[in-house]
Amino acid sequence: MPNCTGCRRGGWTWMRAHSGDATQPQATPAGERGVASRPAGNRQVAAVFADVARTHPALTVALVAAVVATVVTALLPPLVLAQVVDGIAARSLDAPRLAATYLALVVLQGLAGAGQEAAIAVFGQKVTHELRSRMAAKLDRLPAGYFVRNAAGAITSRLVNDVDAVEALFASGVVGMVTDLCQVVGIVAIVMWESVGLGAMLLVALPLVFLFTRHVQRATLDAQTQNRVAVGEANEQIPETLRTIRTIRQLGREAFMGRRYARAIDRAFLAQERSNFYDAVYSPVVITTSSVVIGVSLSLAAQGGPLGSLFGVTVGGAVAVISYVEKVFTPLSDIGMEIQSIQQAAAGVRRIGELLGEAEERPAVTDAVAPSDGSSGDVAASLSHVTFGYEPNSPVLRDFSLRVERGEHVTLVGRTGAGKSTVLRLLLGLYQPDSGEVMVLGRRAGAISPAERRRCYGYVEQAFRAVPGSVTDQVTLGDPSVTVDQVSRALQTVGLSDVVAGLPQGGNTLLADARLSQGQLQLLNIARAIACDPGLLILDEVTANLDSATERQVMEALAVAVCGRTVISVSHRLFEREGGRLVRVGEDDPEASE
Ligand SMILES: Nc1ncnc2c1ncn2[C@@H]1O[C@H](COP(=O)(O)OP(=O)(O)OP(=O)(O)O)[C@@H](O)[C@H]1O
Repeated sequence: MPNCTGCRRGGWTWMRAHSGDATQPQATPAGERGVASRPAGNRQVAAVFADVARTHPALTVALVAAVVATVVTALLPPLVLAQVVDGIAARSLDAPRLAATYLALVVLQGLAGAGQEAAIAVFGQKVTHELRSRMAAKLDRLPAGYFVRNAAGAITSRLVNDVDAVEALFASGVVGMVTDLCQVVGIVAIVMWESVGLGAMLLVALPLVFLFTRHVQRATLDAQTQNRVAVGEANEQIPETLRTIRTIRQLGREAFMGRRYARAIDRAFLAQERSNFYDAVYSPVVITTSSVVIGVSLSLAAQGGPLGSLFGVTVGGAVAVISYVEKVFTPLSDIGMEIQSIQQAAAGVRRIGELLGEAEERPAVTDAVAPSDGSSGDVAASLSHVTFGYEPNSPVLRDFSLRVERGEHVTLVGRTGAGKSTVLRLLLGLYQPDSGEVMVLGRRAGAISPAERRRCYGYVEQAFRAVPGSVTDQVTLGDPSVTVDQVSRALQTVGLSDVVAGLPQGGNTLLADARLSQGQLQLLNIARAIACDPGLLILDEVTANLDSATERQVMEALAVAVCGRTVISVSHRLFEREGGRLVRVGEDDPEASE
C-alpha cells in the first residue's frame, strides 16, 4: 500500500462549503438530450444573413446595386441594338451614338457581373465567418452529452462542409436565382412589348424548355453519380486484386476477377455515355426551340394581316427579339442548376439549423439541492432509483440505486454493455436520468457548473485526450485558476515530475514534441484529473489499453492518487490492488456487493 501520510482532503472541504445551496430545477430529459428545435435553428441561419446585412450596410447596398446593374445591363443592349438597326435603316445621324451606347452597355454588363461576383464573395465570406463563429460559440454552450452523442467528424463536417454549402447556396443559389429570374421576367416583358405574339409563344415555350432542362439536369446528375460510384468500385478492385493476387492465381480465379473488373468499368462507361448523351442533346434542342419560336413568329409577321400585326416588329425590333429569345434560355437553364444547388445545400442548412437549435447547457449553477437523503455529509455520490436509456423505451439502467460513502472505493462490475460506463456518465452529469436522482457531493449531478466540476471530481478514462498546447496545458486545460503549484503537485503525485523536468522546455514543451509514451500520457491524464484536488475520482477502465509493465506503473501512480479520496471506478485491477466494494450493474440486485 502506498504511504497515505500527508494526503489532503481539500476537495471535501470545498464540498462542504457548497452543500447548503438553493434548489435548481432540473432540465427536462428531452432538453438534456439536446432535442433541437429545427424551425428555430433554421431561423437562426436566416438571422445570420440578416445580421450581416444589417451590420454591413455598404456591402449590402453594393450587392443589391450589383444585382440590379447586372439585370439592367443584360436587358438593355438588345433594345439599344434595335434602335441602332432602325437608325441605320432610316440613315439617322443618331446611329453612331447609339452604337457607342450599345458598346458601353455591353462593357457595363461585364463590369456589373464582375461587381456582383465580388460583392457575393465578400458577403458570403462574412456570412460564413459569422456562422462559424456562432456555431463555435454554440459548441461551447452545449452540454457534454452532445459530444458523446455526436462523433467529432460529424461536428467538424457541420462547421466545414455544411457552412461551405450555405455559402454556395447564397452565391450560386439564391442570388444567382434572383438575378436569373429577373432577367427571364424582364426578357419576356420586353419581347411581349415588342411583339405580343412572340411574347405569347415564349410564355408557352419557356415552361416546356424549363421542364426539359430540369429533366436533363436530373438525369445528368444521376448518370454522373453512377459514374463516380462505378469508377470508385473499379479503382478499389485494382489494389484489392493486387493484394490477393497469389490467392487468385492459386484458385484460378483470374477470369472471375477480370469479369468483375470489366463489369465495373462497363457500368462507369455506360453512365458516362448517358451523361454525354444528355450533354450532346441539350444544346441542339434548346437552339432548335429558339429557332422555331423565332422562325414561326417572323414568318407570321411577314404574312401580314391581323395575325401578322400581332407578331409585327420593326427591323430593329426583329434583331432585338431574336437576341432576347437566344438570351432567355441561358438564365432559364441556370435557374435549373440553381434549384439543384439549393436542394443540395438544404441538407447543410438543416444540419446547421439543428446545431444552432440544440438545447443548451443550463447556465452555471450557484445553487444546489439539499440532498434528498438528508445526509450529504457522509454520501459522496448516489443514484436513487435511476432509470436511463440512450434511446426512448430502451433503458440501459432500470431502477438502479447506488450509494457511495465518503472515502469509499467502489468498483462497478457487470457484463459488457451492462451500463457501468453509463453510471459514470450520469455521475459526470453528461446525461439526465429518465427518472430517479443522481447526486454528487450533495448536488444534482447535472447542476454542477463547468467552473466547479474540476474541483468536485476528477475523471480518467481509457484514452488520453490531448488538447492543443504544452505538457502543462494538458494538466491545466488552459484554466488560469490552476496554479503552478497545483500542476507540479499533480505531476509529483503521478511520478511524472522528473520526466517533465527533463523535457527541452520543461512543462512548456509542446506535447507533440515531448514524445511521451502511452503510459506517461495516461499518467498525465491522472495528473489532469487530480490537479484541482477533487474529493472524488471517477475512473473508467484506466488501464485497459496498456501493456502489463505500463499498467503496473499507472497502478502505482493511481494508488497514490486515490489516497484519501472517494473512488468510483470500472477497473478490476484497481479493485484487486486497493480493495473496496464491488457493485454489480445490470443485475437484479444492483446493490449486491462483495
Ligand atoms: N452514446 C450512446 N448511444 C446509444 N447507446 C449507447 C451509447 N453509449 C452506450 N450505449 C449502449 O448502452 C449500453 C451500456 O453501455 P455502457 O458503455 O454503459 O456499458 P458497459 O457496462 O460500460 O460496457 P463495457 O464493459 O463493454 O464497457 C450498451 O448497450 C451500449 O451499446
